[in-house]
Amino acid sequence: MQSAAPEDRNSLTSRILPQMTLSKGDESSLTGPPAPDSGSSSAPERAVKRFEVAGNAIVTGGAGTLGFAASRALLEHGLSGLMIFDINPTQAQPKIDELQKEFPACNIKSKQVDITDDVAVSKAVDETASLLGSVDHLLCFAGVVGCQHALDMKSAEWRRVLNINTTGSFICAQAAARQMVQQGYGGSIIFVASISGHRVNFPQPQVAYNVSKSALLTMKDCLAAEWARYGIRSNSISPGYMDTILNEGEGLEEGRKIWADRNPLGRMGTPNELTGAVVLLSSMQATYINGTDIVVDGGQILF
Ligand SMILES: NC(=O)c1ccc[n+]([C@@H]2O[C@H](COP(=O)([O-])OP(=O)(O)OC[C@H]3O[C@@H](n4cnc5c(N)ncnc54)[C@H](O)[C@@H]3O)[C@@H](O)[C@H]2O)c1
Ligand SMILES: OC[C@@H](O)C(O)[C@H](O)CO
Repeated sequence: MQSAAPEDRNSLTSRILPQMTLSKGDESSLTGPPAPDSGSSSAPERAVKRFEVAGNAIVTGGAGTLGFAASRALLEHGLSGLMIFDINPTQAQPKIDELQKEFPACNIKSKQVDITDDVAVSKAVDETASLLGSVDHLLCFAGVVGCQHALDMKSAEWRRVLNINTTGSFICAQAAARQMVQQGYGGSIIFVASISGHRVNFPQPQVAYNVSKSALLTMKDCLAAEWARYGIRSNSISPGYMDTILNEGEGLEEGRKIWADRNPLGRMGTPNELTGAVVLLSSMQATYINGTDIVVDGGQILF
């Protein structure tokens, strides 16, 4: 059987999504936020510029370790405006204030938002668009971990983890994508999955967490296929064991040693070692990267 021509696929999608259909020809303008002006710069300067990050970003969980490191990296690479959504932004307010001093030309804001509350998220995305001028990037770092044996786990714990990690990320992606569709030139969404979405953790039992993260990998695929026609790219990053507070809890001391021993590089990762993937996926170098997961784990899942 012959596969459908691209035009046929587009018209099929148009019938399925009638209210969000773009007229023919509009697709050419869906290139994401405006590219940095390369002007008359030299070839090496132009190469660096291609890794610049244009526009404004929402980073959920940006008060946490990895989300904050990612926010700083985006600012270092030219981001104009940053909005952090976190259920507890005050924990990082002094660091956020420092960022504003370091990047005075950027508009840096934070908001207390529970990503599982769809009404609050939608309102916060609208407010962000008004404050910053647009929403061009969404990075979904907000998440929680839970280590419980499956036989003992209460259904409330299962729901808590999936509600925040999976449903919360979808709620944010949907609200940001609606804004991006309205803006008309696309954008970038990055889900923060985990190697736990690819492989079962050892030694800690984490069924709810692992399921929540593997669901994000499938969500990223579905949205990459569904929203590409609006110029919205959906990708994910799967960190391995990074040295953050998330991995310092009770009972994880033994784990930390085992994880390092089982890693080809012999250690956990640092928060800044995740930022290369964040910058790449958010930059103009990634305009054809859609539906991809980048594993940043020092090779942990090879063994
Ligand atoms: N640290 C690691 O080794 C590792 C590995 C793989 C994946 N990850 C993922 O990376 C992300 C960030 O991890 P981290 O180590 O920086 O953890 P972290 O605990 O430092 O940061 C998580 C942030 O999410 C926020 N948050 C939690 N629930 C929220 C909610 N309902 N609404 C809004 N914000 C909420 C927290 O307040 C916190 O600031 C998580 O999704 C985590 O699962 C981490
Ligand atoms: O797989 C690594 C992470 O997802 C996570 O940090 C860990 O499993 C938490 O214990």
